[in-house]
Amino acid sequence: MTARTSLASWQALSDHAGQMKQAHMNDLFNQDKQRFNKFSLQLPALLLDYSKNLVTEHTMEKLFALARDCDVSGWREKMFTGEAINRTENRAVLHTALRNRNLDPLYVDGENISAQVEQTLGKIKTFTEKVRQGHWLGYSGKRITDVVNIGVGGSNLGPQTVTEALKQYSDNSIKVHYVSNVDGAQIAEVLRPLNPEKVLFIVSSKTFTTTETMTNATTAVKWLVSSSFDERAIAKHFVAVTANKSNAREFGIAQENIFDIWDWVGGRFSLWSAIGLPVALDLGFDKFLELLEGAYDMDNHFRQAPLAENAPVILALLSVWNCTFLGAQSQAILPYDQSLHMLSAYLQQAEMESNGKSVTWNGEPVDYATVPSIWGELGINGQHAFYQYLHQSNNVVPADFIGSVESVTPVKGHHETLMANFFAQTQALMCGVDEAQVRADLKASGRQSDYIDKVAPHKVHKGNRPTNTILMKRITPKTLGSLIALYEHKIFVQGIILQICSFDQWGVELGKGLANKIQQELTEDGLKGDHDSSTAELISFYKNIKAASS
Ligand SMILES: O=P(O)(O)OC[C@H]1O[C@](O)(CO)[C@@H](O)[C@@H]1O
Repeated sequence: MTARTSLASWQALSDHAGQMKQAHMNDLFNQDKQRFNKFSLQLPALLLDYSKNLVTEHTMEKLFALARDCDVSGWREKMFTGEAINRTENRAVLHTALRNRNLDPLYVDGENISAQVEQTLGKIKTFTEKVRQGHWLGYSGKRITDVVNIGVGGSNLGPQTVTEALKQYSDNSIKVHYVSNVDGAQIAEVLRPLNPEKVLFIVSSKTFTTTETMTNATTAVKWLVSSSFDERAIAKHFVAVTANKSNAREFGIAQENIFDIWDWVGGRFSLWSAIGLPVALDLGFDKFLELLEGAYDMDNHFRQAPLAENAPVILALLSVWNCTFLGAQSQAILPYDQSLHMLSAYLQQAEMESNGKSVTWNGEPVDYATVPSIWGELGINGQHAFYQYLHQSNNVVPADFIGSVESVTPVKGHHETLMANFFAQTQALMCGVDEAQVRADLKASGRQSDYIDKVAPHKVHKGNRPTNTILMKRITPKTLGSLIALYEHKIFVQGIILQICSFDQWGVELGKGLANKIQQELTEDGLKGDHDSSTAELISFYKNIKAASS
């Protein structure tokens, strides 16, 4: 038994889960008219309604007891104050310092990192203004019209998600494009319509060693030089965001065009650093700052609110309840706002790369289910694709519904249709409809009894499917910053409860190492690695076809 499962609060929750599996939320709502008031929170940026979960006040008390037993508040303080809570890499975890707008000094290894952050923000501001005002000129003296961000994972998903979400706030003075895939089709398509004289590339890579990013960056250099016929153009068209300055310099990027990030910023939490440069270029520095301010507001809420009124803590505990104790295996993210169409992809990395692990931070195997798989899609599109499964399959998928009261792009009549569906779906998932009601409805609509007997079982919805509702007034840089930070802190608390080191990602290394070796085999004749028969045959099939067609 691991330390967590031997806690009295854990065992109490296990017993309680057995009882709650027999309960139905319809009954809980009927028994308590105050349920919404008891199980919702209103913050400046958003409303969180978690009443449509299979919980009672007892459940929440037991979950808060677990949070106390796991010392969530103590760990939270360790994170904010820069202790090396990334244990396997012996690093502090300080993405919160990137948006700490009170600018208090914070020391890591004797360095005041608040000062470093401010300095880099100042550099982002100056650079952004220079480019946006047309003072940064390309090799032929023309102003920059397009920015191409080259990066993958955390060096892509954060800024691209925000760029997409805040499109309506852009003055379009600069067009921002993203290249993440090493499939050449993507960079070829992005570059095709662009004029090399007017393009600025950002090579975003904390390590500056990621093969996919380096391959794309090298292709971008060749594309530029095939037009400039002079490698000195690189200095005018490439900037880097990295913690590995020497690699960036070696690549040809001028020292003054390198933006710092630090090892205390995890890739998937790096949006708030210079990794957010494309956002600042697109929207202007002030709006980038508003994004940071929104995240800072959520940081303050997370740090100061008691556990029982703390939105990230509550979301994390509900996830642990739904998955670890009630057995759900996946979790859907369902935004009802077109601007959030990349949110589920972003949260997939944030949560699954952080907590998709099966040993505790002491290296012992965990003997309980950890985090769910995260997936999702814009709500309306999902309704016409996979909601059938959400409503009637045997697998319960807890879902987060995320929407806004006002559309940033209002088109008469649309938003009400959108939000009517939003509210209807969480109601339907919770209430369901039983067979007696189905039969009564069919009878009332004039159906014959043989038809009713045949169809009724297919129309039953058991309901009792948990959802959280997150409702913003509208998407702004500030509310978006708060929303993303809400999930970051939720992920942190989940990791603490589940005893997982949320800030490393060893699980991506094995495949990376093998790919490097296989790449050599694919390009060198006669080179054969030591593989299982399936992999060996697949490689040889690939090479044979390639050889025959060349
Ligand atoms: O910024 P880098 O070093 O290129 O890494 C990109 C991504 O690769 C990973 O290391 C693994 O996929 C992510 O954690 C990271 O966000």
